[in-house]
Amino acid sequence: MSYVQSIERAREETIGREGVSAAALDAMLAKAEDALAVVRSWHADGTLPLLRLPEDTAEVTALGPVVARLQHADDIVFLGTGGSALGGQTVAQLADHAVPGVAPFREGARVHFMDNLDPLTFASFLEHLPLVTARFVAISKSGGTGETLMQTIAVLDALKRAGLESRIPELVFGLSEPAKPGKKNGLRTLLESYGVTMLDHHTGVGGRFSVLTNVGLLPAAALGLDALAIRAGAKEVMDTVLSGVPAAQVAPALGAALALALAEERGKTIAVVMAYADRLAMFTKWYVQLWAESLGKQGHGTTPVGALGPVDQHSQLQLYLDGPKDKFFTVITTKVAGKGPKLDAGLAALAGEPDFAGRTIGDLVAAQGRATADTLAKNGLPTRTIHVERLDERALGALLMHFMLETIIAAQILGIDAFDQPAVEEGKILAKKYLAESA
Ligand SMILES: O=P(O)(O)OC[C@H]1O[C@](O)(CO)[C@@H](O)[C@@H]1O
Repeated sequence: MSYVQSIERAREETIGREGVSAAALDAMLAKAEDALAVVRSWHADGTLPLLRLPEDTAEVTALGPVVARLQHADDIVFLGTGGSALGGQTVAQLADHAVPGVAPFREGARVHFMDNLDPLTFASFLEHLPLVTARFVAISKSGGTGETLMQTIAVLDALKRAGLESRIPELVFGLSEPAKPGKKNGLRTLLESYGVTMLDHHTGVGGRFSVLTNVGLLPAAALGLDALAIRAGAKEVMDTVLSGVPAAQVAPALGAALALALAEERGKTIAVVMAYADRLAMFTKWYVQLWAESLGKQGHGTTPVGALGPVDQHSQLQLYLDGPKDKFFTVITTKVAGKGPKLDAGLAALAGEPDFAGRTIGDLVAAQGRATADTLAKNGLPTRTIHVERLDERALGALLMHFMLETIIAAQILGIDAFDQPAVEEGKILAKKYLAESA
């Protein structure tokens, strides 16, 4: 496996009474066993296409021609929000996208994910962007999300005003569900009227579960990543699910059982995922949407929080260690010991840190990740660790699949639908009403 999960520091026997008791975990694992059986049946009968994606390579290869057209650009602009943006951004970070200090020096096209809607940002962006050498990909499963539609309309308008209307089919791509009789899809209708190439969003895969489809893998491939390796990593996790071993040996089932047992037995209603790698910062944001939108229903759900190490030690750790004991921690580390600049002995001595001499920055980060997990546990706070030896496409694919399965299994145990988000609609409808009224 590309990662190793340990829940030892979340157990009562190890950390004391804030940890999960063996009885509570076993009881939840029995429920996870039933949930796993359902997941296996969904794989067998194809009810949940997400579970079959890791086996499929043809769909990834088919992205080739679009990727080739994107890679000629100076700027690649992804329009879309929520599940139509977070997966792409997560994988893009492996190729240094949005990595502090490094991103501006990336080779190849500049990549922009315009996922939030801010009028000042978008106006300034369109003003500065060299339109003729840019390529745009508008992504929306439903094709009806206001933010994405507004951005797309603004881009088409900017292209027309720049005298590029005839080149719109060359410069713009769309990705949305196929047209369905009787179902409105504004994005598709709009873009098809300009002859834009439309890719199909997988109809059986929801937005926040779409990172392994073209939604996540098109950006991955456009940034030169190995999209097939992402799926291969996901397959590793699916293979353990399908192997028939008990839930306690299936990492996502164990993770789901642990999270729910800690919530039920110990009131751990906040789930903090703290990753010690810049290239997992977006991963924590992707996880937040996945866990929040999938499980926050009918009074259920725990509140997901993303944190980044070591930087957030200097903002959040005080609360985590000494605040309310309402949290379950997941600390994700990667093998960084020995990596990065090696520190000069003389300079280290001058700084009053002789122990830094000859050590690398990676040595310190590795020690910090370990120390945080140990300190949380020593303070009696339930902590799961996930260690990744090598953070590459395969490992990221495995982590993505792990957390999607963990979420699906948790929803199944709770008896809720992981794949809808009915409560979000209310505000969307009201916002459209207010917009119409303000005209
Ligand atoms: O891909 P779409 O349909 O534009 O939706 C974007 C996001 O909006 C939501 O529907 C919630 O508002 C998310 O579930 C989804 O990921």
